[in-house]
Amino acid sequence: MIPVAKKTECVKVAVRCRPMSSDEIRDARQCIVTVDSNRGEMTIRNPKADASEPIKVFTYDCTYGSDSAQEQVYLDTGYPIVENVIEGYNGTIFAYGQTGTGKTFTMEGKDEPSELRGIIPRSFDQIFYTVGQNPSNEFLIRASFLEIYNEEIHDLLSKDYNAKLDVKENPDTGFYVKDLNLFAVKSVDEIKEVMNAGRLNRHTGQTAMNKDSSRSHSIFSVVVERSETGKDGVTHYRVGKLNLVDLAGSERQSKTQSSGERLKEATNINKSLLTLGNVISSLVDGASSHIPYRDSKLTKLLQDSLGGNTKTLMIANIGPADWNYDETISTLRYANRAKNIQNKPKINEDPKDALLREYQDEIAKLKAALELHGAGGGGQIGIPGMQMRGRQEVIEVEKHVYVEDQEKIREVEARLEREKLEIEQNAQAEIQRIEAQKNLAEDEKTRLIEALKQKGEHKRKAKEKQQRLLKKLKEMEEKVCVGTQIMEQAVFQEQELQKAKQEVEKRRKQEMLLERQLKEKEELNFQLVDKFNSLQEELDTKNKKLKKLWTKYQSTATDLRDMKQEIQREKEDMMDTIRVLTQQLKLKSTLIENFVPREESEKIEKRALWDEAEDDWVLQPLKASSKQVNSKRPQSAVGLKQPTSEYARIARGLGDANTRFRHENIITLDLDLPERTTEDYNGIVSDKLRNIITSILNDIENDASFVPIESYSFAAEDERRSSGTKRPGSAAKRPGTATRKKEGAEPRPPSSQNKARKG
Ligand SMILES: Nc1ncnc2c1ncn2[C@@H]1O[C@H](COP(=O)(O)OP(=O)(O)OP(=O)(O)O)[C@@H](O)[C@H]1O
Repeated sequence: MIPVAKKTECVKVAVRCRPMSSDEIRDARQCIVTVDSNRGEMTIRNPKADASEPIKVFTYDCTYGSDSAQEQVYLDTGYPIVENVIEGYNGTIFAYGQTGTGKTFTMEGKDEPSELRGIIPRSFDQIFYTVGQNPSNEFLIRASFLEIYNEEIHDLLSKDYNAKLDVKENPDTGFYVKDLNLFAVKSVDEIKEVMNAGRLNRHTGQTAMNKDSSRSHSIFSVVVERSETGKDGVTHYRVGKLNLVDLAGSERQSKTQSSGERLKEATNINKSLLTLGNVISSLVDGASSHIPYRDSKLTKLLQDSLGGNTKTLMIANIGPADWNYDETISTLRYANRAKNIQNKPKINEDPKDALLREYQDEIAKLKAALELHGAGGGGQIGIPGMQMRGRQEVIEVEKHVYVEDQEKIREVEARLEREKLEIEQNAQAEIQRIEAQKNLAEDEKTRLIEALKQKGEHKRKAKEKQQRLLKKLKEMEEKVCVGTQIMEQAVFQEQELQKAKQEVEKRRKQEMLLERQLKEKEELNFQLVDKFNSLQEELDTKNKKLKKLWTKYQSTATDLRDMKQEIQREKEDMMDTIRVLTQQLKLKSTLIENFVPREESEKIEKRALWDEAEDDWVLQPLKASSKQVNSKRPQSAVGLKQPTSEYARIARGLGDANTRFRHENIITLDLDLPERTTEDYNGIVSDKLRNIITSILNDIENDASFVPIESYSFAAEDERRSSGTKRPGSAAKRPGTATRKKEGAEPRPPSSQNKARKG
């Protein structure tokens, strides 16, 4: 029976101080942090305070100084969590701290030399080592890698890693990232490849504090599914999830000298870390029932790790130099608060959605299909040692035959290929034999050959189907790990060594605990002895106590002052953030006010609705108004362009030219033709042409439909030509055009035309 923990446990907190950087050494910075790893203490001195101010001491589960080894850090922090994850617990390790203090160094470390490898690669060794140690179990191990950059989630393992992923909520399992890739891995090398591929996609950039600063929060997750058959013969499944979180650095905008894109990143980083701080404070206060997980994507994804069903470890990274005092003390307080978060971890046993179970079912189905197909398709090709019985039995048999399965699959593959070839050769030989038979009629031969070909085709298809099933079976089995497959001697020895080291470490911790208990007992003894001493001694003791209380009072007073200063700094940072956001808002507002019509932006505002789940504004679909749907164009009056009243029609019939009786809004005006631009003809005109023109002009004069023109005589023209004066020429209007009316328009007296023009 697997034990299920029901009790609560606190988030474990480790603090690590990095060595002085080369810049800090060059600038002759003071070291203000001292570490006592045996006692789990961190001591910090305020470089600006006077000598009377007591130094501050913080106690954590583990503390590490500048000379701490990566291996030691892993044995204390990562090892127990990974052990629990393989047992079916959820586990989270997250690194928090000011930018440039060693979060990435602690989580990922350096590839070379191998002693510098961080928690993430060391956890891979441990996971696959444990798989190797349990040959009777089956495991399915999958990995994912994401980053939260500027409040957007990106899958670092996706081909399209620029795509933004959504956080969704499942009522049973909490928040999760939709469409995140999870890769099945079978060895340390494979999972390393996955990590390195994702690392290349991470957002990093240079700031004044760190030349290779992580500008995003990253979460590398490993899901370990494990199946084990109990003594009762029933297979049990356990699923543990390990989250390895490298947070972006907390930073003050003034110190990092960030601007532009860096400033925007910093604003988003600070916003999500502030929300993380608020979540921690709310969990620790216990006063408020509302925990603001929803305020950022980071806290949504860490919900289960903070106050949920997870074994969590926080590593707070700090720097030792005096110029970082404010940030260091802030991190130490942050870590101190996190110590009090209560989680309720429990083993995830037999979850409904265990993928390993689905894989095993699929494998069993494929084997059964192969068995069935092998019997029907000519020849026994099933996997030996496996028969179809109940589901549990099938899986049990699989476990025994698994290792040989891969070899047997290869054997069967080769056999299938051979048989396919034989079928083709036999069919060919048979065809030749039939063709050679002289006593058979030609059509009988054709019939026999056709039947033979069909039979051969049928057999070939059956073999191909078997090959396909085998291929799929091979693929499925390749995803499931069984211990003996990956047991490598070198890894084994290293892990054995680590186990021994961990034993030593455990003993060291026990010694520490005993030392603490001894100290407490000594204090108690001291108090007891005190009781029986003389009055003078009692006075001395009281004096001592008073002194202690006085020191405590002083320390509390400085704490209070520090906290006030810290709140003030946070306020200033928030003001900085508000300033940046206000600037962005102003820019957007200016753009909208000047380039988007007011009624359009109002319409969009009315349709906009805040979607809690999407964490974004959404536009509601447009509703068609009833007015729009029902409105109809009025029918035109028959024969007219628009309806006309009876009265107007009569008035117009009686010749009333008033514009209000017109059925269309077109004013009748004289044609305003362009002025003449051609040159007058000054050459000699023949008598014949002159006669023709004169007769046309006479015709026009006699036509009643034309208004009489001003007199035009060739005689006058001749006279003008002979005197050498120029005709008014281009300014003169062409005969007749001035009074020509628009075709179809009613004739009107000039006075009414003028009125219309004015109207
Ligand atoms: N314990 C340590 N021992 C030796 N070098 C360290 C240690 N911690 C950090 N460093 C060095 O300090 C530098 C900054 O470390 P790192 O990039 O890990 O910081 P970070 O906290 O992840 O920064 P950011 O938040 O900007 O990403 C690196 O060059 C790293 O090698």
